[in-house]
Amino acid sequence: MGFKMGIVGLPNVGKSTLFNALTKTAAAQAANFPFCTIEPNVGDVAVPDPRLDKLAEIAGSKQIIPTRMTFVDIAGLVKGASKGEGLGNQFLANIRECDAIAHVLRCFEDDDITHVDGRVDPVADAETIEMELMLADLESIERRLQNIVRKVRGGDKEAVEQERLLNLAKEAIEAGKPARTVEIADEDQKQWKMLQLLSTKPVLYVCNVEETSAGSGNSQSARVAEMAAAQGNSHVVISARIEEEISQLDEEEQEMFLSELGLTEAGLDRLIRAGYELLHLQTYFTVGPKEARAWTIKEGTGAPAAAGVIHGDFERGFIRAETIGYDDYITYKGENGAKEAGKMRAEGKTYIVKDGDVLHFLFNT
Ligand SMILES: Nc1ncnc2c1ncn2[C@@H]1O[C@H](COP(=O)(O)OP(=O)(O)OP(=O)(O)O)[C@@H](O)[C@H]1O
Ligand SMILES: [Mg+2]
Repeated sequence: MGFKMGIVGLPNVGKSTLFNALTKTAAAQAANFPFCTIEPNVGDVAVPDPRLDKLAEIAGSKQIIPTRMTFVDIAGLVKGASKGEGLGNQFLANIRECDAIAHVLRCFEDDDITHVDGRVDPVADAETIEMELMLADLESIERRLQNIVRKVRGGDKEAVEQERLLNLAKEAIEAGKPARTVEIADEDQKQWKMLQLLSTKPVLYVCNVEETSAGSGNSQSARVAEMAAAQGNSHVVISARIEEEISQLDEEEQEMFLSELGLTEAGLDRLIRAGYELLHLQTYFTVGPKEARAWTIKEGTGAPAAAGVIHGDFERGFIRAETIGYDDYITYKGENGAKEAGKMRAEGKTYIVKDGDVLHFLFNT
């Protein structure tokens, strides 16, 4: 299914540096030069999960295969993008294809690195970007309302419903609030998502601080934290430049480097996990002597659909899922132990998979 986070922000704030670090490649050009990224760069990133290593150790799995998430390095957005300024519309289209937004905010002071507005103010920057997304939405809402006028008049049920939702988004935006603040009833969620409005995408603020503030953050990131909390959004503090350096070290060196900085974990791991939470994703595992593997599903996914992530046949021919909860697997030291303790359950089609479940699917084709 592939979940995608778009890395969004003003030009020259450190998006490509972060993307490079994330994908551990130097594929995306990072340079002190606004608009150095023109094509979006897409990279797959392993989702760090210490549980997977523990499972593999117990089962003696030869291979460990983490689940993955996609990041897209999107070119810098400027004021007026919604009117086609900068590389306007193209960026907006790139954002539209993403499931969520990692909004990079410049929180570092460095006179050698140009800020498009000539000052460091992450809260104002966040507003600038959000405003562009909202203006782009407003334009697309107006256009769509026009397109369905006739159908609405003719009493077309779907069009009437769409008009209602579009108007809800419009009202919020005109009141200066992003469309994600609108409360939508469960039964309308699907249609609402299909509107693909940019300001409905869940957002995570990434405070890009100077190297010396990587551990504790700085006064600018503190302002962002306050703003994020007031909005009900989350934030992470990261020094993209440090992360890029760390990503080039081997594992042992990484640990040393992190502890010197007073960090227990690479900022990227925190970022990836925050993204995972933002998207309401969870993990189940398949574990055997050959491999221990993590799979991503949305919270609330039923067993057959979860099986379908591995292969469509698993879903179509689903019979049942032999299920061991993660804690049971650890406590009883693996499948046999869990089985003997009566902790292996046979779950059917209506079972909703839980985070950390160790599953074995039975199916016929
Ligand atoms: N935490 C940081 N501290 C200091 N300098 C940084 C930090 N993060 C990034 N930089 C520097 O900022 C400059 C711009 O970075 P980068 O190219 O990643 O920006 P960008 O947001 O991708 O820009 P564009 O929108 O033009 O693609 C680079 O010189 C990079 O080394
Ligand atoms: Mg870039």
